[in-house]
Amino acid sequence: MPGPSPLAHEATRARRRNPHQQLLLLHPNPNSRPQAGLDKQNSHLSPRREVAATAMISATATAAFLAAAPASSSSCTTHRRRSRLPAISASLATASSTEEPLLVRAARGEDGLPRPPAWMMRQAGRYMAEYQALAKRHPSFRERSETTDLIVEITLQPWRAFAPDGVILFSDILTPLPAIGVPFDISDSKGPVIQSPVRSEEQVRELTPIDFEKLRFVGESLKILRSEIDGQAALLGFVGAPWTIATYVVEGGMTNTYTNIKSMCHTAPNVLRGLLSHLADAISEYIIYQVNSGAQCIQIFDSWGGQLPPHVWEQWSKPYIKQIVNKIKIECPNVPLVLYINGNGGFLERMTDTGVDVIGLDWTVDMADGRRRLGNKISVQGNVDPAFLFSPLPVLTDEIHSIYP
Ligand SMILES: Cc1c2[nH]c(c1CCC(=O)O)Cc1[nH]c(c(CCC(=O)O)c1C)Cc1[nH]c(c(CCC(=O)O)c1C)Cc1[nH]c(c(C)c1CCC(=O)O)C2
Repeated sequence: MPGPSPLAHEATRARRRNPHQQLLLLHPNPNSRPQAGLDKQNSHLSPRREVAATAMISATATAAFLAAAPASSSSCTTHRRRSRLPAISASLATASSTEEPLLVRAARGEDGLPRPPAWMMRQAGRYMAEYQALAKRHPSFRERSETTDLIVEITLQPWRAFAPDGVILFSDILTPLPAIGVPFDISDSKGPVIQSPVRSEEQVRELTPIDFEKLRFVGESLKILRSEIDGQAALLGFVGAPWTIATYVVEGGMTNTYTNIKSMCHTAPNVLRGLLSHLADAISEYIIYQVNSGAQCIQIFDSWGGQLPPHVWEQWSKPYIKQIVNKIKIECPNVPLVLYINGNGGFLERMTDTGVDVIGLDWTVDMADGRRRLGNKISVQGNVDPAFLFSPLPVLTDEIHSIYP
């Protein structure tokens, strides 16, 4: 069981490799920027949000645990089906009610929004004193992320403290693995550990269809959260992309080199294809399950897609992301999908025809360059360097305004 200091050690280690506690600003299509003439402050980020962004470093707001209540979730099957629409379209704007959260509307590329919505990646967790106190009482990350009451409480902590426009489920991209027959653990020193890495045809054959009985805490938490948030923000679900999940499943945990999985592309391509297809099917079902439980927007993390040369990503990651997106656009056409790759500067143009609604930019890409390269038919999200959260508030404010001039 991880104790607080090993957890902090792991956190530091993970952050060093993967500094993703990032302020994210979901920017609607430039055509839907706030109209000129709006107060400059309000037109970009409300003062409250600027405070929130900085206050996260030392936030100590208290979170009360919330009781379960029935949720009004929108299920995939009850959505009106329609083909994929371009980011800006009259019919889409009409279909999208003003009662829907700002973030969902921005993600769909809706026109005429009052300001860009703001949320933070890795929004819940270690930087919050109240999370640390809870982690002392429940030192296992698996327990914290697989117990409905704890998931709900942790998810709501940053929302209560900062009122971001998005509330992301406290979970992990590896959480669904046991539900497809891949047990895992989170070790203090080694991060995620998969005891029996999947590298053979036989092991791929033994994978099971996703069993939602083993993921009931996810569905229950989303239902409660949707009800608690009550339309005041967007409830975000997330999944790992098949390639990124496969890096853990094949390597057995964290890696700096990706040696086993990268060599499998050439030494055992059929085994890897089988694994990625199985993951793509399971992840598609998992997204639908999250949406049916109340998630209003889904982020797909292909965090380690950027470890591949772009043309190899085209072969080993993108087709499986496309398979997921195609399925979701049929089953849940109203739910916007966000795609994020860590270090995606070399990938932007290649990401657009995955069919997602929003591309997440990290801080290594200039926002204006990113927009130019992506064109106007897709929304962008990003990209304040999390290091600014340790700067004085005016510096952070200036940085935000320089990204959203
Ligand atoms: C350390 C780690 C875990 N799981 C993973 C790691 C990184 C290992 C590596 O570098 O290879 C794998 C992982 N988990 C997640 C991603 C995608 C996001 C990213 O690129 O950072 C990745 C790559 C989603 C997530 N994983 C987590 C979130 C947080 C949800 C939120 O934003 O509130 C997300 C989106 C939470 C998580 N998940 C885990 C911990 C310890 C925590 C944090 C809890 C804490 O803060 O103490 C286990």
